[in-house]
Amino acid sequence: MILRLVDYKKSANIPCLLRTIFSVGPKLRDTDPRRLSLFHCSTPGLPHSPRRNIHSHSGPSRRAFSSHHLCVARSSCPTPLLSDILDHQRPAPPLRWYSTTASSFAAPLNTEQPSHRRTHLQSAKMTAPGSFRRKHKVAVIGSGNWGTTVAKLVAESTNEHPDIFEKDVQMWVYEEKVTVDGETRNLTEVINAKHQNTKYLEGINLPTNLVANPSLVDAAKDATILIFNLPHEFIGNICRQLKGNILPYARGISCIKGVTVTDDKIELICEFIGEQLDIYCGALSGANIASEIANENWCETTIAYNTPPCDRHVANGNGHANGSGNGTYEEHRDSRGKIIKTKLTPVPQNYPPLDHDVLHTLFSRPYFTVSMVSDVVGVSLGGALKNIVAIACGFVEGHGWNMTAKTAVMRRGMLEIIQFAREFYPETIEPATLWEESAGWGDMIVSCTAARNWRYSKMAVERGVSIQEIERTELNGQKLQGISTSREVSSFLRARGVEDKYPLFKLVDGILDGKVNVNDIPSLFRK
Ligand SMILES: NC(=O)c1ccc[n+]([C@@H]2O[C@H](COP(=O)([O-])OP(=O)(O)OC[C@H]3O[C@@H](n4cnc5c(N)ncnc54)[C@H](O)[C@@H]3O)[C@@H](O)[C@H]2O)c1
Ligand SMILES: O=P(O)(O)OC[C@H](O)CO
Repeated sequence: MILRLVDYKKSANIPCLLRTIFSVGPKLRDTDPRRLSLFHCSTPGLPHSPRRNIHSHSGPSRRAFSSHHLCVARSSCPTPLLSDILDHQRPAPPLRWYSTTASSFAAPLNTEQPSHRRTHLQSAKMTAPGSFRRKHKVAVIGSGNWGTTVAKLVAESTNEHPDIFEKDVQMWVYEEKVTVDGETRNLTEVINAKHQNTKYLEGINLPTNLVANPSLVDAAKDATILIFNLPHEFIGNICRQLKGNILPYARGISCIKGVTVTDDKIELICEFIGEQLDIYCGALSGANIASEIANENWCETTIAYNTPPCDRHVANGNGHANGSGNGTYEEHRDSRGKIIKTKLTPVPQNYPPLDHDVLHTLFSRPYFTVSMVSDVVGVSLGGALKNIVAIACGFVEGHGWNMTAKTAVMRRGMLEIIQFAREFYPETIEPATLWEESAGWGDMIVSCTAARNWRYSKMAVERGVSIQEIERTELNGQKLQGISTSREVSSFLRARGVEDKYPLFKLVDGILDGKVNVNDIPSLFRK
């Protein structure tokens, strides 16, 4: 018998709880104390409390354990957290979950699909990370303003968690010449010598374990966690170069805000990456302005990650079981609810399980609060489509209207984002993500009041030039994702004959084309 105890908050009452457990139920007396693991789950927004294994507990006599597992969650464990644990550690029969209500273990917990939104904290695991033989190697693909910022924060984390991650983080840099102190040099050499990305994140000191690499294939080599962070228009080319050159069991996180439109088909960037590289890839998005986070000003973000069934370790890290734990392979489903074409290669069991817990640890910093969810559509579309709305807000403000006009545009924009998600991803979209998460309204607000797409479209109207012209002359190589996203989304909607259902998106495209005028914006709101 393997007993898994999920405890909410570090409790002084643990010995008492254990006594209770061991005194109740004949099954529990079979528990081998060596197999007993205790997991603490922390409250939302707070750092994780440490996990502890209670191998030394002097419990009942040792017996050979069977393949049965018994999981116990304390009654004090709040429902969303419990839902999350249940969802991400779905027990394979005959594994059962029990709740330690005041007096008994009588009632197994409901293991049906939990509520849609899992503001995740931590999934229960059987073994402390230090007991795995391998460590995750992290590579960041992209080194612009946000790419370098995310590389900085994950390199800080890998440095702090040597039990889970290899210390060095590779950052692929699109090589270019930069002039520093009157000398022209390769950007990678400058980053590695000065530990600053002088072109895209000037003035920010980077950790010394962050290594800039001009070779894409070399940077990604042996990485188990690939973080994609570059303007979305380049991702197709990047995937072509990486295909066949990464670990088959690598997993990805896309920090890219955009969508891929090919042959009138729309794809979430993370799913496009997954499909191209035959891996699973989740998405990170939020109200995140790179320069603020690089300066360690606090903010929050959202990561959507559906741990593939084949990665759900239920064993002890010694290679005894993986996935369902019974050797069968469970298919992974995409954001349209379909079984993915690729047969995923499971992350080997000698690595710490690559799940919400590990990703939360990797991306969390004291100045960067991470909320884990499973709604990949909400997170991806929120991040991509708000850029169109941000451009509209820049136009509005550049025209001389103010905050109240921008608020009207934001509200309209959010309605179109939700409508878009419902129309094209009805199977899995959870509109609550857009209302509740940083990747939804949070990102909308910051993008329409402080970010580049808003700032430079406003400047374009004020100067009477095109936004493309401003991008060329003012951004020093940085890219505005809203222009291409507007184009791609509009062509997709046109091809399906539904562009009139999205009047704001249509209008922004028309303004970018020079066919309509900013003055036409209020007409959208007239009934
Ligand atoms: N900057 C932010 O505050 C921020 C915040 C959140 C999300 N994002 C998103 O992050 C993604 C990356 O943006 P960023 O701000 O890091 O980039 P950026 O706009 O600062 O920089 C552009 C990057 O593109 C690279 N590049 C240029 N030509 C290339 C080519 N042919 N192939 C590959 N790369 C090339 C440049 O080297 C540079 O690294 C975008 O989708 C953006 O929407 C940005
Ligand atoms: O500067 P932008 O317009 O690319 O936006 C940055 C982020 O997406 C804001 O959350």
